[in-house]
Amino acid sequence: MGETIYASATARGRAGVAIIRVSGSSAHQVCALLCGSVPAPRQAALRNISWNGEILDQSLVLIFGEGASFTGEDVAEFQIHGGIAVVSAVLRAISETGLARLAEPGEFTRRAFDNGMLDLTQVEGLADLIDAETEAQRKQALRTLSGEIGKRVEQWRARLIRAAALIEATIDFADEDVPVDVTPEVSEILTTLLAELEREAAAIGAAERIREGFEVAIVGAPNAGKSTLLNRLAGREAAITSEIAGTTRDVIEVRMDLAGYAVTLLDTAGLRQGEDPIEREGIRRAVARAEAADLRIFLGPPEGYLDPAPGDILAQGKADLGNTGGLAVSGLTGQGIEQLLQQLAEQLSEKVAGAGIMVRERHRLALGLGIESIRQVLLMLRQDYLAEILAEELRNALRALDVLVGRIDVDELLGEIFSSFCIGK
Ligand SMILES: Nc1nc2c(c(=O)[nH]1)N(C=O)[C@@H](CNc1ccc(C(=O)N[C@@H](CCC(=O)O)C(=O)O)cc1)CN2
Ligand SMILES: Nc1nc2c(ncn2[C@@H]2O[C@H](COP(=O)(O)OP(=O)(O)OP(=O)(O)O)[C@@H](O)[C@H]2O)c(=O)[nH]1
Repeated sequence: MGETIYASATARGRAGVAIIRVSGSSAHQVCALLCGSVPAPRQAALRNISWNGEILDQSLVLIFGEGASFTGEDVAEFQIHGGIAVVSAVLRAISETGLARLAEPGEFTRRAFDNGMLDLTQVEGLADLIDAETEAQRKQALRTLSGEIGKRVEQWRARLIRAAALIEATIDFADEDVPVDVTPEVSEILTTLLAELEREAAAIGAAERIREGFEVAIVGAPNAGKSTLLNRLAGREAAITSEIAGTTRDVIEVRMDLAGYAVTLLDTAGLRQGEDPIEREGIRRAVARAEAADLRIFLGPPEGYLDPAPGDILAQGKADLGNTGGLAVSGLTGQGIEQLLQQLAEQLSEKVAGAGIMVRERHRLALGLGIESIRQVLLMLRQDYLAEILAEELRNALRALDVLVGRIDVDELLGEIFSSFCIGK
């Protein structure tokens, strides 16, 4: 255990309860100095926190022992009243013990990683869980945090090691008279493994959409009621609406929770052959953003600017005025909005149906390197390459998996991941 660190684990500001965490070899001693004694591990105990002869607060105290805490170190937690002055006083007292220093952002989690309590993908899952704003994000992050990726990688690793061992054996016994041909078995192992890695890599896209959110663009002619619909869906006046055709020029974005999915709804300029150069630029942007979006809601006929893709929703606006072709909606009265939301939710869940356990670009890159190496090995196997060269390439595949779970080459990554954490995490 290195230096002992402390920080408030709860956000700054007035609250019912705040939690202050202390982790490291002096954590229990800090507790003894502040509370007079150290409660039994994992049993909440009510204690007065005193410093310089003065009671600072009444606190629930929780003690964890080395190897059996979030960080893997000795931990003391003080669950105190969440007043700003209370938190400041207790933090100051801990600092004045001279036994601990304030933690840096993500430092508790960094220690959990360094002590083998979490692998790198679990650390990412933890970051995702703290950032989760929707149900789908929460569920996915919790799965990542549970260590699912690490378990899968462990299985893959074992098979790569088996293949490598077979190949290494031919190097060691190269002088023997009856060489055993390991090619069929190695080839079998790697072909199956390759297919699994490729399937996993292909399933990252959908998981990424859950993590980062979908873009859904509302498109249609000027005055079709796009901005009014956006405001209705968002539940607030995010976009300016008016009877003047061509009101929306820039793309307006509203982030919302749609059936548990994170969605950025885009309001775009009405599509028409305009004279005004600013409006024309708006239309160019509208088409580009709508094409790049994950899904489009067409309000009225597409009119040739943009072709609906499979799954896109074709609706008619201003349903209250008797516009009833297809899915009739009215942003003004709310008519048809339930059905529209229903269709949107169905489309989005269809898009995430194949989501895998890997969830981000870093996973895709690491997996890609592993896939590339295994493909190379399979090619070389067919061309009777030297066993030494095969073994070297297999090590590259292993290394890619090790990078994925953070077993090696992680310093830069760690810096990047942990700096995004808040203090106290
Ligand atoms: N008060 C408090 N609540 C919290 C946390 C915390 O640190 N403190 N957490 C912090 O993120 C989360 C809970 N996560 C935790 C993860 C592991 C261990 C832990 O002690 N692990 C040991 C023992 C496991 C066991 O007994 O089952 C281990 O993994 O060896 C504790 C909390 C959410 N709630
Ligand atoms: N009756 C009725 N009027 C609507 C409805 N939706 C919008 N309007 C009106 O139609 C006009 C245009 O609405 P907007 O929402 O600004 O239309 P838009 O498609 O965003 O228009 P542009 O920004 O020009 O592309 C406004 O006067 C709205 O009040 C609706 O569902 N029913």
